[in-house]
Amino acid sequence: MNDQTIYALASGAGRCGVAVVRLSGPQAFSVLCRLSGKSDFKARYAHRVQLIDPVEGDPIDDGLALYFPAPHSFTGEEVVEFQIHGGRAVVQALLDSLAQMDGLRLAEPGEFTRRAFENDKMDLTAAEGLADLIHAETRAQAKQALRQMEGALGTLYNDWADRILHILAHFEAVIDFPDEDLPEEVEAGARAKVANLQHEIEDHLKDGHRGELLRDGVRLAIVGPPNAGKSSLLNQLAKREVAIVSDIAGTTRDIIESHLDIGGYPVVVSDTAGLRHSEDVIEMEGVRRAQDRAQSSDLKVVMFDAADWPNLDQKTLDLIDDDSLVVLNKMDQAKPDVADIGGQKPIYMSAKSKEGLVDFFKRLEEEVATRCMMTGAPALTRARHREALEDCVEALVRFAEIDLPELAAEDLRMATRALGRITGRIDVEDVLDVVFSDFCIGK
Ligand SMILES: Nc1nc2c(c(=O)[nH]1)N(C=O)[C@@H](CNc1ccc(C(=O)N[C@@H](CCC(=O)O)C(=O)O)cc1)CN2
Ligand SMILES: Nc1nc2c(ncn2[C@@H]2O[C@H](COP(=O)(O)OP(=O)(O)OP(=O)(O)O)[C@@H](O)[C@H]2O)c(=O)[nH]1
Ligand SMILES: [Mg+2]
Repeated sequence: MNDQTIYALASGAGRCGVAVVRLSGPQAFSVLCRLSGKSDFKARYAHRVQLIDPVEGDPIDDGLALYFPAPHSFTGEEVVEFQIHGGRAVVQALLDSLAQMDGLRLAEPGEFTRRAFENDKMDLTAAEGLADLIHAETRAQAKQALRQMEGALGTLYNDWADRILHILAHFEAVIDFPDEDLPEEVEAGARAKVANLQHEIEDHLKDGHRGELLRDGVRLAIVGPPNAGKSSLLNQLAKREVAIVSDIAGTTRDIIESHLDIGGYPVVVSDTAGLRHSEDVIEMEGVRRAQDRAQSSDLKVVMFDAADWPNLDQKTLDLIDDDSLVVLNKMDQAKPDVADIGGQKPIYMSAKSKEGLVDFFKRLEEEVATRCMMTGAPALTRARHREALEDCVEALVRFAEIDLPELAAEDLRMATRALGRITGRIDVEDVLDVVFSDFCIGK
């Protein structure tokens, strides 16, 4: 157990109604007694306390305090929480008093959660779920994160690891007792179980990156020739004037990003420079970036001015694929009857008169939802998990190709170790810093 006591403002920075300052470590309780002048605290109850700086004798605040004795706390250590008035000076006074005390120090980002992990209060996937919950910006993101924090992924991966360990036990027996003739069908059964497991993991990996898309946001690019109305659409989506709109072709040059909540799903939309050849090197750089962004996006709105039909820009037509919504804009001025553009049925709209916009939003929401829909099974949420699961599958594939029990057993051990890396059971020192570094202070 850690001998240092850490503290931090657990609520957000800046003036607020009530702020929470949290301490964790062996001295937490004695600090509570010193600041409040009391020592009779009932575990996990809110107590009204007059907090006084023990050195200066200055009053800090009339607040509430909670004491969580180890090991029944968030971190598993002695934990004390102060709920105080959220004025900057009040919070600062308490933090200053704490800073004065020997053996106390400010917590590093994620340190409370790291201690919870080290004291077996949660596994790594739960800690990551907690971090995601704090960063979640949409409802669906928050739900996925909460589910992960509550152990949905950890349970899945631990069960897989346990199943491999059981099969491994069989091979260890073969190795340890080579003279015993273990029945053939036992080995065949064990191998069938591994094959099943391998398929389950492969199915979990083949999820179209649903969980990752929901966690990181679906990347949407708006592309098309100059003046098609791309920036006008961005402004409609963002419900504010994010981008400059003008009737001068080549208005947008850099990529303009905006974060949207579309039906509870996170979308990062990029407005891009109109695709055309230009003598202007800066505009050409913008066009290059636009094309890059189109390539790296999960979804595209490929937009044309309806009046340009049937002479549509070839550069833009070339970008149309299965991840594209093809839009004929400015339907208030022209509405040609077109069944198919690049294999897609066009959507008519006007980013100016707003005609057709509701239907377009509906289509967009459907496309976003199918890409990151939460189904019954919990989805993979991070590249870190994906890599480890791929290592696990690799080991299981090698296992299937090998007869020698010693080598087969080693492959099974590698497979469990790969799963253990995800949950933090084994072999994790190097991943800990990565996992905990994107927390905020006080968590
Ligand atoms: N004031 C406050 N609100 C908070 C937290 C907190 O730490 N403090 N949380 C922090 O993120 C979340 C709640 N999560 C918590 C998780 C575990 C324990 C805890 O004391 N666990 C003990 C006892 C379990 C029990 O009896 O229910 C344990 O695990 O042993 C507390 C809060 C959100 N709200
Ligand atoms: N009539 C009509 N005009 C529109 C519509 N959408 C956009 N416009 C106008 O078309 C012009 C170009 O719009 P923008 O949104 O700047 O076009 P863009 O595609 O971003 O153009 P670039 O940034 O140059 O690539 C502006 O004058 C808009 O007001 C529409 O649906 N109907
Ligand atoms: Mg523009």
